[in-house]
Amino acid sequence: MKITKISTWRVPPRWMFLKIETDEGIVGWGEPVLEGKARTVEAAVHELSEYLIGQDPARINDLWQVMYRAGFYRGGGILMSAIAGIDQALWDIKGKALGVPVYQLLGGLVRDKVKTYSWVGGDRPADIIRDIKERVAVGFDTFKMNGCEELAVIDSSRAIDTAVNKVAEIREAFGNTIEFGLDFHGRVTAPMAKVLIKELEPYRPLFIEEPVLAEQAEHYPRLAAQTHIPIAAGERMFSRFEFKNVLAAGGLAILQPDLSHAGGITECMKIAAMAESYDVALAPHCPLGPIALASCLHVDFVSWNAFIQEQSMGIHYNKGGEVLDYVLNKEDFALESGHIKPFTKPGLGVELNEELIIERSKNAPDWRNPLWRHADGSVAEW
Ligand SMILES: O=C(O)C(=O)C[C@@H](O)[C@H](O)CO
Ligand SMILES: [Mg+2]
Repeated sequence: MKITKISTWRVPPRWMFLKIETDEGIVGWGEPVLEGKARTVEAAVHELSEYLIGQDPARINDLWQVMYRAGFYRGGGILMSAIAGIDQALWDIKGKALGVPVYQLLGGLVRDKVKTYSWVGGDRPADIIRDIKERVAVGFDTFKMNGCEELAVIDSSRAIDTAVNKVAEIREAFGNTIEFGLDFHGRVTAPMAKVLIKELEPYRPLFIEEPVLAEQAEHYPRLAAQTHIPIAAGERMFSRFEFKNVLAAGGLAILQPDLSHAGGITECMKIAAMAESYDVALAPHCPLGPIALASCLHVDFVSWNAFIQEQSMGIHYNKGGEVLDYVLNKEDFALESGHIKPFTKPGLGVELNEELIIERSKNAPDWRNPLWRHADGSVAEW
């Protein structure tokens, strides 16, 4: 089999789909995207395509190594997102060629269903109680929300209380009938993370995500030493070579690699195994579309240490497009009490509405995250 064509379409709300065609008529789909940088990733995909056209798509490992190593410069969000989407499509082709779901090619199921969580509250945590009640009504019992709005390098006890009081309200309203992760979203500096985590301890969040920015990873062990709350991170780490450092340093209880940012299924399977060797849990990051989610789920279905999956149905980023808009086999993504069952179709298991993708790509927005500024005018981490 040979790769004959690689196409990309940027589509609402902020995603990109990739299609790899072959000379045997089998087609693979992937979702290479870095939120806010779709055009840059698209350029990277087509640079990589210069080599890929004419190659045998079955040789996923060699193609991955060529894409990663042969360009001299490597790693980072753009290149690893481009490789991720291509890798997803190559696994899709392999599964379709052999007539089995991708997880069968990865050693088969380690669980019968995957638990997911739902985002609530938006960029600035608001209406959280209402959002949680709505999603409890459809079977979710685990949620994630932003842990705070923007925080200054050193902020006031009032700012800390504002963040903590929202969490106190949730526990007041729901007790421990629900669990929730708090995403600090990189908005908190190391000194303020120490203060905020201390004040949150009594409310026992399921995890605290990105308590500091990935470039401040040396603080993870220090923060973990002061709290019993599991620390999670990974959406802004892009290869096993980054994850090895944080695993060796300790401090992270949960790794959250993004299947569309960290090199795809091939790379994230390695990251999952590394995490397990350190007794660290896996919870892949996925605020994106259906191919990204399906790729996460195939890794979750075969990774013993995978404990929960992010999915973006109803997420505040999905203005103009929802996870299943482009999916024909919507029923395969059915959530039963927040859980997803294994796909049965060959490949990634996502049947896409190509006509709609092409149509929607004609007016794809160039999504950008907002630019936040502190009261003094300085840039704030969003
Ligand atoms: O889902 C998460 O955990 C996030 O932190 C969302 C963030 O990754 C945005 O997608 C960036 O645009
Ligand atoms: Mg996050």
